[in-house]
Amino acid sequence: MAKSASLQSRVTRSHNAVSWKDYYEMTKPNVVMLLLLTALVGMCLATPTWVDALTLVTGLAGIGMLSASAAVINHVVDHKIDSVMARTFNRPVAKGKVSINNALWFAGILGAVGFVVLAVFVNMLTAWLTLASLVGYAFVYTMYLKRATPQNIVIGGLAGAAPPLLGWTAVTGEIHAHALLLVLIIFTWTPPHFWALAIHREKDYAKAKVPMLPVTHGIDFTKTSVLLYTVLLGLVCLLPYLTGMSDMIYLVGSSALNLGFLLYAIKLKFAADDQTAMKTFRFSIIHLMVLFVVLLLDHYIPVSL
Ligand code: HEM
Ligand SMILES: CC(C)=CCC/C(C)=C/CC/C(C)=C/COP(=O)(O)OP(=O)(O)O
Repeated sequence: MAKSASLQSRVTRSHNAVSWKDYYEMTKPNVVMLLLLTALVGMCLATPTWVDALTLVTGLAGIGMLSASAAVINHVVDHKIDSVMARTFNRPVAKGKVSINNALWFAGILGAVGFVVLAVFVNMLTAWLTLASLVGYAFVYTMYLKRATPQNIVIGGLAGAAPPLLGWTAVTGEIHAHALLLVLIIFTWTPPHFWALAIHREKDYAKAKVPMLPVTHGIDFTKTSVLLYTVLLGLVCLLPYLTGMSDMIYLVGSSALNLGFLLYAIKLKFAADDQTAMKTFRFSIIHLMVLFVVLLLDHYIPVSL
């Protein structure tokens, strides 16, 4: 009896034991990787020459650490909401595997080191703008907007859209209209990216009482919003070509990607099955990733008509 109780307690302990993987998970590594790709493209497009290696490495490290810190704070602030939703109940803070205190220490260290790296090796403009993005996501969006309005992700999306600008300022020390165009692309991409997922997870959000668009305005209205934002995204994505910032490789690549996104959005609105919303969400990630790779190819391979 005693033996089985001790075995049981060992099993429970090993089940609850915290590991580095929990800390890694709290940083939302896949999201941060894509954010860093967009920051890298911002760096490369800022200069006709190669980006200085020290700026590249320390810039990406600093932006990555502050983004990761913002993600960890999001896990802390949202731990009650997360514990109610099927998609997130297993997260380290929601599950109680990582204490709020330890998560805050982790976020604080990541944030402080990231800020100092940017301030010392990059420039103060980039350090402050990146810190502002952290505040925008971790505090303005997560603490306030997420709980306050179905436009939460539209406004909050500005923080996640900032990295190309952060990459640009890391290299030049200045805010340039071309960098703001890249921000505008991600800003317009965010609503169809997120609302496609929110349609699939509407019941989760309703259960957690989070006023996401499908909960407050219904799934049909959200599908229309996805479609309209996808059309808007197609138009916004023409701007880099029309302003002379990018050339033919970009025009062809981005048009193909936006056509793909539009087809998903049309199917979602008019002929959806159970899987369409999640497929649209997954496509949105591929779309943004390939779009930024295409911007990079276009920058380094001169092809004009
Ligand atoms: C306010 C803005 C945004 C919201 C509300 C949002 C929402 C979400 C949500 C809820 C997920 C979770 C899916 C899951 O756990 O299965 C997700 C996944 C993801 N998001 Fe976003 N997102 C936003 C902005 C961004 C931005 C700016 C990027 C990158 C540039 C991005 C990249 C990704 C990636 C790569 C994933 C997949 C993560 C994985 O598979 O682990 N998101 N997004
Ligand atoms: C410094 C800087 C660039 C900061 C931006 C950081 C960042 C991680 C932005 C990504 C946005 C995102 C994943 C939102 C989802 O949050 P959610 O709470 O709605 O989703 P969840 O339910 O999956 O947590």
